[in-house]
Amino acid sequence: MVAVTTPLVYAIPLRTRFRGITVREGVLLKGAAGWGEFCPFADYADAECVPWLASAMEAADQGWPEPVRDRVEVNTTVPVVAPDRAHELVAASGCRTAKVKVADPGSSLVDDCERVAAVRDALGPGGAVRVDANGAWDVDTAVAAIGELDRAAGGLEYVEQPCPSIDELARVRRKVDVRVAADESIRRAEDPLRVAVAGAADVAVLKAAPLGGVRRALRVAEACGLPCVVSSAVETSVGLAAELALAAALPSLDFACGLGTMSLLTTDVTTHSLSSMDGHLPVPGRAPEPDLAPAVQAGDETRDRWLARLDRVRAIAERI
Ligand SMILES: O=C(O)CCC(=O)c1ccccc1C(=O)O
Ligand SMILES: [Mg+2]
Repeated sequence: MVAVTTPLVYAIPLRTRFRGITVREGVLLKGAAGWGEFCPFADYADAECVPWLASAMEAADQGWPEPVRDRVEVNTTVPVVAPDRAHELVAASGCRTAKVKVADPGSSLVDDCERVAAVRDALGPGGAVRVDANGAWDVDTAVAAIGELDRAAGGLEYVEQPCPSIDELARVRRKVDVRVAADESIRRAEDPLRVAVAGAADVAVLKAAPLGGVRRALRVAEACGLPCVVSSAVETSVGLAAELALAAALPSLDFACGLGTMSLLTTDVTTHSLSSMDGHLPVPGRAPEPDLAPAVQAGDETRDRWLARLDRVRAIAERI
């Protein structure tokens, strides 16, 4: 169990709405090995938050397995913004790979194609453009949209989660030339195997937090046998350190990882922020000290809500 000092609850505004949220909230926990972050999204039921707690406690109590690399190439993540803004974000990121959010309710396919074309222009022909539909399309819509987006991008690296179900991913994958990546379809330890067996994806997107920590995510990577991309849950640098530890410990890493997400937040919990200037992040041995946490402390209502959630999730975790 975590040897807790008082947990720190933070609330940090996002620069642009992302995944329907405008403020990121979570709890930082300290144990013998260092700091961990517990930050499941608000729409997760308590039982689904158990792996997020396991990941935070792994960081706090144990630390992570030995890395096999000391830095990780990252992509920049482009939210649903106007094409000129997308161009600016990508040019300023220093990254050679960009992931563009598409199929958002507030954005048409024409808008998405314009955003993707602007991103290609900012990266140049040597860069890589991937898109993420967060499961918004049905099979026919996906096949048509992927064709258009692939043309607008001058070639897509992959399309992430075009449809909600594993079966639909497999059908889309048979109909398009662009690689398919599974993200939301890989949330439980047994999912990647189903994705691989169904022939539903070319790439697996892994996140340490919802998979229950770095060690469990490494076992998932091994079991699914697909090339993996590690992607953040838009944590602060404390939680990002765990995602980086996962990326650093994977035996092979063929794609840039979705860990350049500090640029989505207006600030951080630490002065030792894991934000990338040149498209790479260093692999820290442990999470940075949250020396700025007092400045981003949540108000009383948010704090009480998170401490109550933490208690409920701990109670469930102790029963299983
Ligand atoms: O993968 C990236 O580039 C950044 C992380 C990201 O997109 C993300 C972050 C939080 C929740 C969901 C997602 C997602 O991939 O859909
Ligand atoms: Mg995704």
